[in-house]
Amino acid sequence: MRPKPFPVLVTGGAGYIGSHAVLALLDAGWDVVVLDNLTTGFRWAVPETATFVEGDVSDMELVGRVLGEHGIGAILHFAGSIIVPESVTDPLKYYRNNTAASRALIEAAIVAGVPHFIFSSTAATYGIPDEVPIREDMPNRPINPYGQSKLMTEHMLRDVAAALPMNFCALRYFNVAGADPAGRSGQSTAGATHLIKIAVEAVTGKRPHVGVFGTDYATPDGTGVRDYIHVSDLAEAHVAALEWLIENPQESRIMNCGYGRGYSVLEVLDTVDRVTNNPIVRKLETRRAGDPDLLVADNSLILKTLPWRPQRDDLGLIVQHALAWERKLAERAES
Ligand SMILES: NC(=O)c1ccc[n+]([C@@H]2O[C@H](COP(=O)([O-])OP(=O)(O)OC[C@H]3O[C@@H](n4cnc5c(N)ncnc54)[C@H](O)[C@@H]3O)[C@@H](O)[C@H]2O)c1
Ligand SMILES: O=c1ccn([C@@H]2O[C@H](COP(=O)(O)OP(=O)(O)O[C@H]3O[C@H](CO)[C@H](O)[C@H](O)[C@H]3O)[C@@H](O)[C@H]2O)c(=O)[nH]1
Repeated sequence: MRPKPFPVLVTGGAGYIGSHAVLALLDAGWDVVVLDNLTTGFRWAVPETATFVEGDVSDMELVGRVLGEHGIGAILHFAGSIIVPESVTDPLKYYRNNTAASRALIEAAIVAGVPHFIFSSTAATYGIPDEVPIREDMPNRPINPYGQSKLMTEHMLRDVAAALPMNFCALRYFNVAGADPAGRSGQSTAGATHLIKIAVEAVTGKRPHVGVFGTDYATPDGTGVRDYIHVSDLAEAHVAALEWLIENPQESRIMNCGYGRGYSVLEVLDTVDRVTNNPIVRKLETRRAGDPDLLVADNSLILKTLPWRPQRDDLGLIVQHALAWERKLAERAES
């Protein structure tokens, strides 16, 4: 393993995706400092080999101190609020914790002279696309404050990178699912809203059934279609993006992260049933507000830009790993 030029700061590293990124970075030999305020994350999700700082990304004094004391050379910014319906009812929370907090973090990074920044963006920046698969140059028309709050951060990064010595990658995640194949981390969030997490909770008996939100979408079986990406593949994409930013200091990129293939809600539930050989109870329900019919990534830009190649492009494997983690959580809750 080549020696790394500097330690990196991972904000939100005690959360679902951030904790997998921390594992991928440590596995690749990076020194990692995690900054997390533990609102939805867990202290135990941060490995002992990473440094943990409890605090808020909007606390510029704290962030400045952490960046300076550790000689941080890149920030991977996962911290944020992520619940779309909540962003509709409490938009200011999203503009505060996603947009304003990111602004503070970016300013602290500029003041400290941190040259590289990776941002967790989302397919929600596209809104309802005119066509799929979705390319990065297609229009951004977010239909909720969550997507808007993330798009505004992308715009700040674009403008900062044009004017100041920082380059960035904004990675637009499609639907993230699964868990670390070695069982070191997984999605632990209470009150999860994501389909695969809910389905595996139904398998372990935490929920009596899974609601199918709408059967009249313009998709082959009438249920919503999404592009599910394994969280460990996504984590590895961040490591590759970090190396690319260092090698290409004059360049920045906004890139989709998905496999380029969609599965309907019913196909996901069929896969869960196949993995367990024991059908979960499905309840056909009405549409959830604000859900697009079809979201599938065109991933050609990330495949062209980075040496990254997905290793776990298999819905059955994603479900298996999510389920293994869910069983671990269930055992932990019992003991
Ligand atoms: N989960 C998905 O499917 C998905 C899809 C697209 C984009 N994203 C983005 O990925 C990132 C991580 O999402 P996740 O699913 O891991 O969510 P998560 O809630 O598990 O993780 C977020 C982490 O950030 C921390 N945090 C929140 N606000 C903070 C603040 N102001 N200061 C410090 N720490 C703070 C939380 O405690 C938590 O550990 C988010 O930015 C989210 O918008 C997630
Ligand atoms: O209990 C459920 C939960 C979800 N769904 C359906 O399953 C699909 C996937 O829904 P998720 O809630 O798992 O994910 P979303 O596509 O709504 O959103 C996710 O991906 C987005 C980007 O595509 C954003 O980044 C967002 O943060 C993240 O939650 C949708 O058709 C939804 O209607 C159900 O039928 N039942």
